[in-house]
Amino acid sequence: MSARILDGKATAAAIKQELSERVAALKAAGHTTGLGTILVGNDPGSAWYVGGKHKDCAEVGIESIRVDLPEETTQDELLAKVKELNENPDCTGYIVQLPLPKHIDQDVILEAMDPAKDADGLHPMNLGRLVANVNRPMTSPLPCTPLGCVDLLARHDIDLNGKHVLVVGRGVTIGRPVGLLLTRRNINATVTLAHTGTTNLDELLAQADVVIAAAGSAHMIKTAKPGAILLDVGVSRVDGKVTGDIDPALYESASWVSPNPGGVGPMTRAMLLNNVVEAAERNAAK
Ligand SMILES: Nc1nc2c(c(=O)[nH]1)N[C@@H](CN(C=O)c1ccc(C(=O)N[C@@H](CCC(=O)O)C(=O)O)cc1)CN2
Repeated sequence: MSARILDGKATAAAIKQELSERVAALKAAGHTTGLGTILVGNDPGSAWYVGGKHKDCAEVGIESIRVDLPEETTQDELLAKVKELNENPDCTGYIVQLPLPKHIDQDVILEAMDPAKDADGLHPMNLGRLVANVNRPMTSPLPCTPLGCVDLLARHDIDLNGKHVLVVGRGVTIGRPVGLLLTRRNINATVTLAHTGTTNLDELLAQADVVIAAAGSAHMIKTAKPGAILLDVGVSRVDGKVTGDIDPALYESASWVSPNPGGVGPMTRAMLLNNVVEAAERNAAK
């Protein structure tokens, strides 16, 4: 048996097509949609991701505002830029590219953002809303990679109701929020959150129907239940190449696989655009 591929690239392209129609409708009604990005420092990976976000905006008709700052930018200088975007009416939503240089406290920066403009869904108020709201449709932005995982599965008609999902990784962008999303009543999965301190990982992997690997440790997942659905969202660079958390040898016995690269990454980009368009639609409805 060989797994079917959850094709993030093709799915993201379809989502972008849908979003361009919504952006055009907003424009026709006199509303601009604009994404801002703040990049601090010279990390080539981060610069590539930010470049991709602006390319995506151009494709779907979203205006974009790019703020690139040097590595030695102080926390106060960065806070001033955050304030500028909070107050800029052309900016519907924005992101601060992570990770930030070590001398800057990420939590302080995320908290200073206007929650209504938080296109990444990482402001503590938006994460708190995800914690608090189990039943109703969400009306605040959700973190892009978790949303990308859920949407990728839904668009391949994979029902998670009653499934046991093992999340490996406890980071704020993926591991922690994805479990909250998956246990909402409309999805109804049962979630176990494992991490690098978990001592019985192979035992948990042997039981899981779905594995979402987001630990950022190259090929650390070496076993899975036959027929499992595997989503690889971990990113490491080995010899300069993007490498996921899941050993590709497992693809043979899985039912569905979202590889890395080519799986959830393009969905993360599409969900960012989705968050900006939803924010613009909320503004237009006011
Ligand atoms: N503010 C944020 N910072 C970071 C986030 C985030 O969601 N918000 N996530 C990651 C980086 N990221 C987006 O910012 C991101 C990562 C990967 C991809 C992607 O499309 N990956 C490709 C492979 C790319 C490659 O070859 O390097 C794929 O999976 O096919 C998009 C966005 C950390 N920072």
